[in-house]
Amino acid sequence: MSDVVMPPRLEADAVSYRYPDGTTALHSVSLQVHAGEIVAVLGRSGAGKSTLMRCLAGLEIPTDGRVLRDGEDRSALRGRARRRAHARVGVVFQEFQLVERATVLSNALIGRLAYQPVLPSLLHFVRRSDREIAVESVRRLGLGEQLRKRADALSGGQRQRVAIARALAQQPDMLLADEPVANLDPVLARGVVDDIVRLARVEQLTAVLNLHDVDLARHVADRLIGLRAGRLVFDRPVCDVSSSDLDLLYADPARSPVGVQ
Ligand SMILES: Nc1ncnc2c1ncn2[C@@H]1O[C@H](COP(=O)(O)OP(=O)(O)OP(=O)(O)O)[C@@H](O)[C@H]1O
Repeated sequence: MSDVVMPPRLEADAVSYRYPDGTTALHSVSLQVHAGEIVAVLGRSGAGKSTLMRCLAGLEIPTDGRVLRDGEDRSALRGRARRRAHARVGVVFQEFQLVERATVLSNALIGRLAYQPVLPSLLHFVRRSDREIAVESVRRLGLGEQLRKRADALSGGQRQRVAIARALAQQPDMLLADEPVANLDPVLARGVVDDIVRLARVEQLTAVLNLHDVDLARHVADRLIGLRAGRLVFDRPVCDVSSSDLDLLYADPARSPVGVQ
Protein backbone atom coordinates (compact mmCIF):
# COMPACT_ATOMS: atom_id res chain seq x y z
CA MET A 1 0.00 0.00 0.00
CA SER A 2 2.94 2.38 0.60
CA ASP A 3 5.50 3.34 -2.04
CA VAL A 4 8.26 0.81 -2.55
CA VAL A 5 11.16 2.40 -0.66
CA MET A 6 13.75 0.96 1.65
CA PRO A 7 12.63 1.08 5.29
CA PRO A 8 14.85 3.30 7.44
CA ARG A 9 17.63 2.31 9.81
CA LEU A 10 17.07 3.65 13.28
CA GLU A 11 19.87 4.39 15.69
CA ALA A 12 20.20 5.63 19.24
CA ASP A 13 23.66 7.07 19.78
CA ALA A 14 24.54 7.37 23.48
CA VAL A 15 21.03 8.53 24.35
CA SER A 16 20.47 9.77 27.90
CA TYR A 17 17.22 11.21 29.17
CA ARG A 18 16.61 13.10 32.38
CA TYR A 19 13.12 14.22 33.45
CA PRO A 20 12.64 17.73 34.85
CA ASP A 21 12.40 16.32 38.39
CA GLY A 22 15.95 14.97 38.02
CA THR A 23 15.07 11.31 37.37
CA THR A 24 17.52 9.91 34.85
CA ALA A 25 15.53 7.34 32.88
CA LEU A 26 18.19 6.49 30.26
CA HIS A 27 21.97 6.33 30.66
CA SER A 28 23.87 6.54 27.38
CA VAL A 29 21.86 3.90 25.49
CA SER A 30 23.21 3.00 22.05
CA LEU A 31 21.45 0.63 19.70
CA GLN A 32 20.68 0.10 16.04
CA VAL A 33 17.55 -1.22 14.44
CA HIS A 34 18.33 -2.31 10.91
CA ALA A 35 16.08 -1.58 7.96
CA GLY A 36 12.99 -3.79 8.10
CA GLU A 37 14.02 -5.44 11.34
CA ILE A 38 11.60 -6.17 14.19
CA VAL A 39 13.11 -5.58 17.61
CA ALA A 40 11.47 -6.11 20.99
CA VAL A 41 12.59 -4.16 24.06
CA LEU A 42 12.28 -5.99 27.38
CA GLY A 43 12.74 -4.88 30.96
CA ARG A 44 11.12 -4.50 34.33
CA SER A 45 8.63 -1.77 35.04
CA GLY A 46 10.54 1.54 35.26
CA ALA A 47 13.51 0.24 33.22
CA GLY A 48 13.12 3.09 30.74
CA LYS A 49 11.34 1.33 27.86
CA SER A 50 8.66 4.00 27.33
CA THR A 51 11.18 6.81 27.62
CA LEU A 52 13.40 5.12 25.04
CA MET A 53 10.40 4.64 22.76
CA ARG A 54 9.41 8.30 23.06
CA CYS A 55 12.96 9.34 22.20
CA LEU A 56 13.06 6.97 19.20
CA ALA A 57 9.69 8.33 18.04
CA GLY A 58 10.93 11.92 18.27
CA LEU A 59 8.31 12.74 20.94
CA GLU A 60 11.11 13.57 23.39
CA ILE A 61 14.52 15.02 22.62
CA PRO A 62 17.31 13.21 24.46
CA THR A 63 19.08 15.21 27.15
CA ASP A 64 22.33 13.85 25.70
CA GLY A 65 23.05 11.80 22.61
CA ARG A 66 21.15 11.58 19.34
CA VAL A 67 18.50 9.57 17.57
CA LEU A 68 19.36 9.03 13.94
CA ARG A 69 17.23 7.89 11.07
CA ASP A 70 19.35 6.64 8.20
CA GLY A 71 22.21 8.47 9.86
CA GLU A 72 20.33 11.78 10.07
CA ASP A 73 19.41 13.60 13.29
CA ARG A 74 15.75 14.62 13.08
CA SER A 75 15.75 16.81 16.17
CA ALA A 76 17.04 19.74 14.10
CA LEU A 77 14.03 19.60 11.74
CA ARG A 78 11.40 22.30 12.05
CA GLY A 79 7.96 23.09 10.62
CA ARG A 80 6.76 21.17 7.59
CA ALA A 81 9.89 19.01 7.37
CA ARG A 82 9.37 17.97 11.00
CA ARG A 83 5.68 17.20 10.38
CA ARG A 84 6.60 15.07 7.38
CA ALA A 85 9.27 13.18 9.30
CA HIS A 86 6.80 12.45 12.11
CA ALA A 87 4.23 11.29 9.59
CA ARG A 88 6.45 8.36 8.61
CA VAL A 89 6.61 7.10 12.19
CA GLY A 90 3.54 5.16 13.27
CA VAL A 91 3.23 4.95 17.05
CA VAL A 92 0.90 2.66 19.00
CA PHE A 93 0.49 3.19 22.74
CA GLN A 94 -0.76 1.02 25.56
CA GLU A 95 -3.72 3.32 26.24
CA PHE A 96 -4.88 3.31 22.57
CA GLN A 97 -5.24 7.14 22.63
CA LEU A 98 -8.35 7.19 20.46
CA VAL A 99 -10.90 9.96 20.19
CA GLU A 100 -13.54 8.02 22.08
CA ARG A 101 -16.62 9.78 20.76
CA ALA A 102 -15.46 9.69 17.15
CA THR A 103 -16.07 6.84 14.71
CA VAL A 104 -13.54 4.19 13.78
CA LEU A 105 -13.11 5.87 10.39
CA SER A 106 -12.57 9.32 11.92
CA ASN A 107 -9.93 7.88 14.23
CA ALA A 108 -8.14 6.25 11.30
CA LEU A 109 -8.33 9.54 9.37
CA ILE A 110 -6.29 11.18 12.11
CA GLY A 111 -3.40 9.16 10.67
CA ARG A 112 -3.72 11.24 7.48
CA LEU A 113 -3.62 14.64 9.17
CA ALA A 114 0.08 15.22 8.70
CA TYR A 115 -0.36 14.82 4.94
CA GLN A 116 -3.13 17.40 4.67
CA PRO A 117 -2.69 21.08 4.09
CA VAL A 118 -3.57 22.87 7.34
CA LEU A 119 -6.55 24.91 6.10
CA PRO A 120 -8.64 22.05 4.67
CA SER A 121 -8.00 19.96 7.79
CA LEU A 122 -9.18 22.88 9.94
CA LEU A 123 -12.31 23.05 7.84
CA HIS A 124 -12.82 19.28 8.23
CA PHE A 125 -12.41 18.73 4.52
CA VAL A 126 -11.23 15.20 3.83
CA ARG A 127 -9.64 14.36 0.52
CA ARG A 128 -11.03 11.26 -1.14
CA SER A 129 -7.57 9.69 -1.36
CA ASP A 130 -7.08 10.14 2.40
CA ARG A 131 -10.48 8.59 3.12
CA GLU A 132 -9.66 5.61 0.87
CA ILE A 133 -6.36 5.02 2.63
CA ALA A 134 -8.04 5.23 6.06
CA VAL A 135 -10.85 2.85 5.05
CA GLU A 136 -8.35 0.37 3.62
CA SER A 137 -6.28 0.52 6.83
CA VAL A 138 -9.35 -0.23 8.95
CA ARG A 139 -10.32 -3.12 6.67
CA ARG A 140 -6.85 -4.62 6.92
CA LEU A 141 -7.28 -4.78 10.68
CA GLY A 142 -10.54 -6.71 10.20
CA LEU A 143 -12.81 -3.83 11.26
CA GLY A 144 -14.46 -3.08 7.93
CA GLU A 145 -17.91 -3.68 9.45
CA GLN A 146 -17.24 -1.22 12.27
CA LEU A 147 -16.27 1.85 10.24
CA ARG A 148 -19.19 3.96 11.47
CA LYS A 149 -19.14 2.71 15.03
CA ARG A 150 -17.89 4.97 17.81
CA ALA A 151 -14.56 4.02 19.35
CA ASP A 152 -16.06 3.89 22.83
CA ALA A 153 -18.47 1.18 21.66
CA LEU A 154 -15.66 -1.26 20.80
CA SER A 155 -13.90 -3.97 22.80
CA GLY A 156 -10.31 -3.47 24.04
CA GLY A 157 -8.85 -5.61 21.25
CA GLN A 158 -10.88 -3.77 18.62
CA ARG A 159 -9.85 -0.41 20.03
CA GLN A 160 -6.18 -1.31 19.83
CA ARG A 161 -6.74 -2.45 16.24
CA VAL A 162 -8.20 0.98 15.47
CA ALA A 163 -5.05 2.53 16.92
CA ILE A 164 -2.97 0.27 14.67
CA ALA A 165 -5.16 1.19 11.67
CA ARG A 166 -4.57 4.87 12.47
CA ALA A 167 -0.81 4.25 12.49
CA LEU A 168 -1.06 2.28 9.25
CA ALA A 169 -3.06 5.11 7.62
CA GLN A 170 0.02 7.28 8.10
CA GLN A 171 1.71 5.01 5.55
CA PRO A 172 4.66 4.83 7.91
CA ASP A 173 8.03 3.36 7.17
CA MET A 174 8.66 2.80 10.86
CA LEU A 175 6.35 1.40 13.53
CA LEU A 176 6.93 1.91 17.25
CA ALA A 177 4.62 0.19 19.72
CA ASP A 178 4.85 0.92 23.45
CA GLU A 179 3.30 -1.92 25.45
CA PRO A 180 0.57 -2.19 22.84
CA VAL A 181 -1.16 -5.11 24.54
CA ALA A 182 -0.65 -4.42 28.23
CA ASN A 183 -4.38 -3.79 28.66
CA LEU A 184 -5.52 -6.92 26.84
CA ASP A 185 -6.01 -10.51 27.94
CA PRO A 186 -3.30 -12.95 26.78
CA VAL A 187 -5.25 -14.37 23.84
CA LEU A 188 -6.21 -10.96 22.49
CA ALA A 189 -2.68 -9.75 23.18
CA ARG A 190 -1.24 -12.47 20.99
CA GLY A 191 -3.69 -11.64 18.18
CA VAL A 192 -2.94 -7.91 18.28
CA VAL A 193 0.84 -8.40 18.37
CA ASP A 194 0.53 -10.89 15.50
CA ASP A 195 -1.37 -8.19 13.56
CA ILE A 196 1.32 -5.60 14.23
CA VAL A 197 4.10 -7.95 13.20
CA ARG A 198 2.27 -9.21 10.12
CA LEU A 199 1.75 -5.64 8.92
CA ALA A 200 5.34 -4.72 9.71
CA ARG A 201 6.60 -7.67 7.66
CA VAL A 202 4.22 -7.11 4.74
CA GLU A 203 4.85 -3.36 4.62
CA GLN A 204 8.57 -3.85 5.30
CA LEU A 205 8.58 -1.48 8.24
CA THR A 206 11.37 -1.04 10.72
CA ALA A 207 9.64 -1.88 14.00
CA VAL A 208 10.35 -1.59 17.71
CA LEU A 209 7.96 -3.09 20.26
CA ASN A 210 8.07 -2.70 24.02
CA LEU A 211 6.67 -5.90 25.43
CA HIS A 212 6.25 -7.31 28.92
CA ASP A 213 5.63 -10.85 27.69
CA VAL A 214 9.04 -12.46 27.05
CA ASP A 215 7.61 -15.52 25.25
CA LEU A 216 5.62 -13.30 22.92
CA ALA A 217 8.67 -11.14 22.28
CA ARG A 218 10.74 -14.24 21.46
CA HIS A 219 8.02 -15.44 19.13
CA VAL A 220 7.67 -12.27 17.05
CA ALA A 221 10.98 -10.38 17.12
CA ASP A 222 14.21 -10.78 15.20
CA ARG A 223 16.25 -9.31 18.04
CA LEU A 224 15.78 -8.63 21.73
CA ILE A 225 17.07 -5.63 23.64
CA GLY A 226 17.18 -5.73 27.43
CA LEU A 227 17.00 -2.55 29.50
CA ARG A 228 17.58 -2.39 33.22
CA ALA A 229 17.50 0.81 35.27
CA GLY A 230 17.96 2.86 32.10
CA ARG A 231 20.99 0.91 30.88
CA LEU A 232 21.32 -1.49 27.98
CA VAL A 233 21.96 -4.98 29.38
CA PHE A 234 21.88 -7.02 26.17
CA ASP A 235 21.16 -6.63 22.49
CA ARG A 236 21.13 -9.95 20.65
CA PRO A 237 19.28 -12.04 18.08
CA VAL A 238 16.41 -13.91 19.74
CA CYS A 239 18.16 -17.27 19.49
CA ASP A 240 21.20 -15.93 21.39
CA VAL A 241 19.29 -14.61 24.40
CA SER A 242 19.83 -17.04 27.26
CA SER A 243 17.82 -17.63 30.39
CA SER A 244 20.65 -16.08 32.42
CA ASP A 245 20.33 -12.89 30.30
CA LEU A 246 16.67 -12.79 31.26
CA ASP A 247 17.39 -13.62 34.90
CA LEU A 248 19.75 -10.65 35.02
CA LEU A 249 17.13 -8.42 33.44
CA TYR A 250 14.29 -9.35 35.73
CA ALA A 251 16.16 -10.04 38.97
CA ASP A 252 14.65 -8.32 41.98
CA PRO A 253 17.03 -5.42 42.88
CA ALA A 254 16.46 -6.14 46.57
CA ARG A 255 17.86 -9.65 46.09
CA SER A 256 20.47 -8.97 43.40
CA PRO A 257 24.06 -9.85 43.98
CA VAL A 258 26.46 -6.95 44.44
CA GLY A 259 27.08 -5.13 41.17
CA VAL A 260 23.65 -5.67 39.67
CA GLN A 261 21.29 -2.75 40.15
N1 LIG B 1 7.18 12.21 33.64
C1 LIG B 1 8.12 11.68 34.43
N2 LIG B 1 8.74 12.43 35.36
C2 LIG B 1 9.70 11.90 36.16
N3 LIG B 1 10.12 10.61 36.07
C3 LIG B 1 9.52 9.82 35.15
C4 LIG B 1 8.49 10.31 34.28
N4 LIG B 1 8.09 9.29 33.48
C5 LIG B 1 8.84 8.23 33.84
N5 LIG B 1 9.69 8.55 34.83
C6 LIG B 1 10.68 7.67 35.48
O1 LIG B 1 11.63 7.28 34.50
C7 LIG B 1 11.99 5.91 34.68
C8 LIG B 1 11.68 5.13 33.41
O2 LIG B 1 10.27 5.17 33.22
P1 LIG B 1 9.61 4.49 31.93
O3 LIG B 1 8.16 4.83 31.96
O4 LIG B 1 10.40 4.86 30.74
O5 LIG B 1 9.83 2.94 32.25
P2 LIG B 1 9.15 1.66 31.57
O6 LIG B 1 10.21 0.63 31.44
O7 LIG B 1 8.42 2.05 30.35
O8 LIG B 1 8.11 1.22 32.70
P3 LIG B 1 6.69 0.45 32.52
O9 LIG B 1 7.01 -0.91 32.00
O10 LIG B 1 6.15 0.42 33.91
O11 LIG B 1 5.87 1.27 31.57
C9 LIG B 1 11.24 5.43 35.92
O12 LIG B 1 12.09 5.60 37.03
C10 LIG B 1 10.07 6.39 36.00
O13 LIG B 1 9.64 6.54 37.34
